Amino acid sequence: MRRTPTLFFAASRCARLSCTRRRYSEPIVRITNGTFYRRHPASKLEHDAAPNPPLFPDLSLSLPSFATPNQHWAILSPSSNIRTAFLQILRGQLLCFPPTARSFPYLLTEEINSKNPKLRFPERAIEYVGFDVERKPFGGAYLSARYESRVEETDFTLAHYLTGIVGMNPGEEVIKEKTPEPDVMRKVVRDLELERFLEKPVSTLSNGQSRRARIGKALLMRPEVLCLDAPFIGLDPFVSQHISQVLHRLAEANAPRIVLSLRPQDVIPPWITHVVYAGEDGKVDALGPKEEVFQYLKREYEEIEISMSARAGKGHELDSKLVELREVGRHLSERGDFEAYSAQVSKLSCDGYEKLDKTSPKIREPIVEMEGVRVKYGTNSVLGDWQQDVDGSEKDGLWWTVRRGERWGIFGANGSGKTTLLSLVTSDHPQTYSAPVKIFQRSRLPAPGVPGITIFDIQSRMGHSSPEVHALFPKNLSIRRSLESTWSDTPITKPRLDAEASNRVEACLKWFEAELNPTLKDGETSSGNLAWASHFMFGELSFSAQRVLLFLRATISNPDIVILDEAFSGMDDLVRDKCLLFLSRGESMELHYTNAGPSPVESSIAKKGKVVVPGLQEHQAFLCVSHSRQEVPGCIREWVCLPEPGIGQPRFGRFDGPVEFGYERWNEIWDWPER
Ligand SMILES: Nc1ncnc2c1ncn2[C@@H]1O[C@H](COP(=O)(O)OP(=O)(O)OP(=O)(O)O)[C@@H](O)[C@H]1O
Repeated sequence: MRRTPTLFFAASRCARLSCTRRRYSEPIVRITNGTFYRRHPASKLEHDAAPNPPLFPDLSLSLPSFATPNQHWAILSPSSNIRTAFLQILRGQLLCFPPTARSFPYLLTEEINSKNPKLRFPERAIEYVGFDVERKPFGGAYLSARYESRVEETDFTLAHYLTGIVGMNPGEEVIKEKTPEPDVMRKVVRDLELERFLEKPVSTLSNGQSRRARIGKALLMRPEVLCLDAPFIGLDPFVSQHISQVLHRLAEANAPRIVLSLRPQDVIPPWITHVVYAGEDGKVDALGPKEEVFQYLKREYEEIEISMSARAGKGHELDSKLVELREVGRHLSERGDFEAYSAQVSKLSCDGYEKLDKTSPKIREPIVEMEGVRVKYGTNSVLGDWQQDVDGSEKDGLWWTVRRGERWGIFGANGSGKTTLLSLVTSDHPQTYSAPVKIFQRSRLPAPGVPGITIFDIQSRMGHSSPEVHALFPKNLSIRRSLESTWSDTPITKPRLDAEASNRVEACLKWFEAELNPTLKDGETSSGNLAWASHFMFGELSFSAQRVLLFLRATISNPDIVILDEAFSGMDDLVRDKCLLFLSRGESMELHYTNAGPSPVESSIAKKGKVVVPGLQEHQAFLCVSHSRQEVPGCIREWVCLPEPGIGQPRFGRFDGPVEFGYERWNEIWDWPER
């Protein structure tokens, strides 16, 4: 904030510098001093309407259609809303002021007209693939549907999905228009390693597989530019690297040009040449060749660190812009994008665990027991196709026990069966009836003298958030009702609330008002009135806020088992850290961003002895799936890494502290050499 005017100058100069150095034809997108809005700035605001701040004020940017050498752009921002807005702006969305500030000169050339006249329209020539809609196009009317081995005749396969021919009785013309050339189809499918899944119904694809499918579908539209919004979220490290190489090849051939949006914690692909850095306030702080933007971020980061050490020990709180720049700098320097002086090293993880955790929680009776589990669809084995060493002897299938008090991380490549494994715990998987699985020491089917356990019994004792739950969660429940649905059998049935439950709901709404209330402006504090929570619907919230709500719904009642499957993916950085701390400490601690780094401290509510929602308790077991080191809660101690089907057996391990500190623990999971 303090440096905006000069930076804008620097930013536009950056862009100009890079332009004059390169030789290229008409830009594909040109923006000259444009400012953008979601709604018309003169439109009258209702008192409960979401704020409508100017976005990227006075932005000047030119994306060349051809350049020598090639330019490959990415937007880097800690805010998912800002990243998405930027990509949308590139394809002509959002209102531009003045309207003439944005143009698409290359799309109006004869070259494009003769190639395909439809490409003259930016929204057709510039495709966008966002992953916030995640599993929606992949169907499934209810959670278990994904795990059924026989699917409806009408379920369309990946091959259908890729071509877009998904109607019941497509006419010949539709088929002709949509069928891609066989060579193009073969190449896209091979590049994205989708061959094996072509005849599978899309509803059965894993999250990583469905992401690749969405990228493939967009490529088959043969756009001039493909904007990929945070494409590496949810991809395992190996697939991320592979996809990045594929994207590089495409971008080098300008077929299509690729623009990425990246979170600060994402590995920035080495082939990206130009970066736009925009803060959460929607202002571009720097833009231009990657090295110049990194130099700028490094300078900012070091300046903050130096001024911190000068004030060391005084416990100053940082303003939000500095917190943001510091976190971004920390990610980049930690990952080796630049080397920077760092004054402080945090002693605690952001959720309050020491690097070497010496506490020894009480571990009690087993509550999940799997003794030789194997899941197959037809002849395809997706989990447990191995022999495992169990107490010194080799046994078939997955043997795994989770006890009360344990905190498990479940890792593995995309498609290795993590979600399938969890669906056996939640009992959403139809094979839970036949598999050797006991939940709360009981099987699903009755045995002589022992009744089976019902799905309602099981699910009332569990909290579960996952991309699958997100996709099926009703969008027309109010924020308050969404939280209250923790206490009902299904999200749409009436919750059974007692005073304790209502207090917990209110406490969470107050604690997370900044993240959940769409009318609260940046920096504003709560008025204490929670009417907004009954007014706004789940579907009206941003993707990140929806994830927060589902995370709270899974944890708020301190159920016997909490399952978070990629629950933090898609949350903005600072929001994720707040949720991680809440998971372990509830209302008893809050995160302060001081000169000693992010530091969890006792909250004012705890000081008054008024904590209503505590963090994870000893009676609870916790299971978590994540592909990103930053999203692994600090409490995780036990871990399992599942192999890809047909490749070996799972590896098990135990941490002596949070994964957040250093890469050694993370590398151990993936069996990578030290780096
Ligand atoms: N109903 C089904 N029929 C056939 N195959 C299925 C079905 N459901 C899942 N699969 C396959 O089982 C494998 C494991 O899927 P799962 O979703 O458990 O993987 P995952 O480890 O959670 O992957 P990701 O990290 O991508 O989310 C995948 O190859 C998936 O395509």
